[in-house]
Amino acid sequence: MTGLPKNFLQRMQELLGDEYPAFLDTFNRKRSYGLRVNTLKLTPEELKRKVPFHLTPIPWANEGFYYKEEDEPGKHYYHSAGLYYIQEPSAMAPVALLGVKPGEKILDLCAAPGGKTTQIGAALKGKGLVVANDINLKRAQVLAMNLERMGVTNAFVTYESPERLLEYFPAYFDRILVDAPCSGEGMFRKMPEAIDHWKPEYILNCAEIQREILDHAAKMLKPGGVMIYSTCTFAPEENEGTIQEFLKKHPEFELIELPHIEGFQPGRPEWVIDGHPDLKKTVRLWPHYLKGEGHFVALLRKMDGNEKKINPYKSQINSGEIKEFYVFCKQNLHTTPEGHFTLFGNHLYLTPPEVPSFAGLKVLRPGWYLGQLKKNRFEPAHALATGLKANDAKRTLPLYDESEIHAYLRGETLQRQGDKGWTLVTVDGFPLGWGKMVNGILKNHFPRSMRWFF
Ligand SMILES: C[S@@+](CC[C@H](N)C(=O)[O-])C[C@H]1O[C@@H](n2cnc3c(N)ncnc32)[C@H](O)[C@@H]1O
Repeated sequence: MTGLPKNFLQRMQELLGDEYPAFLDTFNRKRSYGLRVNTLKLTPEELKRKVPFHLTPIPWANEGFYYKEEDEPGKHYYHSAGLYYIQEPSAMAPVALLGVKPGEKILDLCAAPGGKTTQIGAALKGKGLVVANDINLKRAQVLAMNLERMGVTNAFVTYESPERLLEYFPAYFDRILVDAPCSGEGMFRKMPEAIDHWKPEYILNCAEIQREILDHAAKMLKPGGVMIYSTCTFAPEENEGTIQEFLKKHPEFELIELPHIEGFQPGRPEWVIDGHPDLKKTVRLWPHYLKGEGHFVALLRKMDGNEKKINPYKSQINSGEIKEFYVFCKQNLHTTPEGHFTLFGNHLYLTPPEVPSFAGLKVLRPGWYLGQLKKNRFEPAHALATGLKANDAKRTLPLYDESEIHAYLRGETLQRQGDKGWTLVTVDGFPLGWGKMVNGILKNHFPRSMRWFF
């Protein structure tokens, strides 16, 4: 691989010494590819039986598999059905180490495009709440789309600064993930364009932003709660350095030793000034020790602090206002989603009960997007389709023929006889999206933004 910055290589040589040739050699080797099974839909064993891919387990993620480049899982219709998420193998480590349990309240503070949020969503098994935030609206939109593809129904998506989020969620979360913006050195092999953005000054800028983000995150964690800090860079200033500064400022936190999983290497206290020996409890993922790109992970526990009173969110919506939704459910579903409804204009959402009052917050998705109230009718959202089970719908159209599945994913109408009305299109029992049957034709409602062009 060419074009690696000289000062980057020089610094890595100084830091790594004898290990440097092995590290450097990884840039001449092919990277590994990973996918993570969406356990909201099926088990890893079930996926393995279904797909023709060459899957081998990733040691640190129970639902993660390496695949071969030629498998191209992104071009399989199971990808559109949300059966898996294509994720760089090392990037699966932070959530695997976070220890999410169903029913908990989790914050993913720097969440877009959502690889880790969808992993959290699967671990929550539909119970509890994940607040998925990204400061960048455009990126948060991609995050929302990925959550919808994977059928995560208990996410609350915001595009706020950590400082503003703190006003709404003080000492609130059981677990927090800070997958921080960083100089991205660990991604040089996967995304060579990261090389062009890299400058030595970038490292210190990133470190400053990371410290600010962590300060606010710390205050959003409950006493007794845990927080993962992760980056995809090698720079000590953004890894051990950021954690060292954080611990100095926050004596209420301690580092928890991470498990010594195959290939994981301990953090390097000696790479920062007066590095505390506890920094060895953090983990570095190196491409010359394991099959994955460069990452850093630290697990922190908040030992004490005060609980804060939160104003619960109260839905202001009465059933009369959303009667078209109830009519839709009666006509088309065997189930009626119930709970705290939220209307943004005419867009209807089901807000997880754990969400506090959020007036004034920049919210993109206040929960599960159900659909739009139109004049005298309700139009279901794609997210409603992916969050349902096939047998929740009164009318389904199972597709078996690959060319027909592809035609549906390209947005084409299908010739079909069947009862008039909203129909859940499925493949192998998994919802793909909506169609509307009218006079022998299934009108295609698969979202334009997700359509196939091949
Ligand atoms: C490393 S990426 C996150 C990747 C993501 N966790 C995943 O697994 O798909 C870092 C993200 O942090 C966002 N970001 C940058 N500054 C931020 C801030 N101050 N607060 C919240 N998010 C921020 C960026 O927009 C970027 O999407």
